[in-house]
Amino acid sequence: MKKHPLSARLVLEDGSEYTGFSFGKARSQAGEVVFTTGMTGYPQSLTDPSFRGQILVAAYPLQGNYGVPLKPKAGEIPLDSRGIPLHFESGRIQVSGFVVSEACDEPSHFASEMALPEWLEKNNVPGIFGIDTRALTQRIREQGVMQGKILIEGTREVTLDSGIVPHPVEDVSCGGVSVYTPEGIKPGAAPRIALVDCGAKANILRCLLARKAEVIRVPWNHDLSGIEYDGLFLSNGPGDPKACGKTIATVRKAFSAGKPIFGICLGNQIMALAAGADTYKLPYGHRGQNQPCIEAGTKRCYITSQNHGYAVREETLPKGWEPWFINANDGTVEGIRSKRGPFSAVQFHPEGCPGPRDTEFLIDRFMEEVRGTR
Ligand SMILES: NC(=O)CC[C@H](N)C(=O)O
Repeated sequence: MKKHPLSARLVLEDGSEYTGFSFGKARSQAGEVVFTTGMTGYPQSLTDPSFRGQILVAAYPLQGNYGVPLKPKAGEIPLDSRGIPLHFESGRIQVSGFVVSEACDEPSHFASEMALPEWLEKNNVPGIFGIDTRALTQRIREQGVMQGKILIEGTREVTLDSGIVPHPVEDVSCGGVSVYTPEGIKPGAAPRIALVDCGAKANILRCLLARKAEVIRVPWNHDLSGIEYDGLFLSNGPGDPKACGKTIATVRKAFSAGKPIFGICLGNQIMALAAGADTYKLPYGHRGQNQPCIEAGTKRCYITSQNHGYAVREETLPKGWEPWFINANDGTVEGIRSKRGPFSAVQFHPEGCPGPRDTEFLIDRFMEEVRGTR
């Protein structure tokens, strides 16, 4: 860490303050303060578009110890030949700020090209270290998530509400339609998956392409009537699902087309809203890589990767729908499925990144469904 870091404060909406030091960009910034319990995975978490507008607190004390893998062009997120980010979940750091106990600036890992503080600085993202993030996590668990601000000594003050992003999905969704064709498959031979991008993590694309699907990626508010597809995939994304009225209307229409639909996280909430159920904001959300979910009917428990602040209200699921997974910690709905059509979704992340990929088989299952109904 720099020899003489600037002092910094994290100020929360409830008036509480935590004092630490600046790392990354020395710039004051506000946002919704949320915590993750993940011990690793900061390159993927910080670039997850679902964190747009949020200041992320790492409950686990040490961050940055394995550096940042930015080959081949250090500083910028490398892309593969199709333009999909390598090692990261989008082309930029998405969080508004990063709150840690200790930020390692001498990483040790064969793939590390840059230290975490330098990466944040180059991307204009402020961090604060020296915070008791476990005490802070307990406070958020008691008070619920709050707006907060990182204030860095000697920089311009910001107000708490300056961190609110009016429509975060609009911010992170793709700008237009693009088609990704799997390697070694003749055009037209692969099943076509329309991916509604509300802020899709890159690993969703990688997972679909690895299963030899052709992916037509469309913006969150795109009208699907001009697109021929065999299966519809609803991505993750930031903010309140009720702000995605256009996507909800698209999905409602797609139910009557009868093609398989699968959703992840925001996609699960959007599917529920399209079915007529309700969603609500959880007091402090689920963020981390160790969330246990029990599958209805099997009693099998999976350890899942999660990052969400909203959930589907179980009792509002209409006739013909049922909860598919339940969170073993707090009993909230972690997935839904239709009894009448090939429509299902999960609140957790089967694509991991970061985290366990024990449930990646759900993407295989969806592709089997698509191939079976083609
Ligand atoms: N990862 C996600 O898709 C998050 C969904 C939604 N924005 C939530 O916080 O619940």
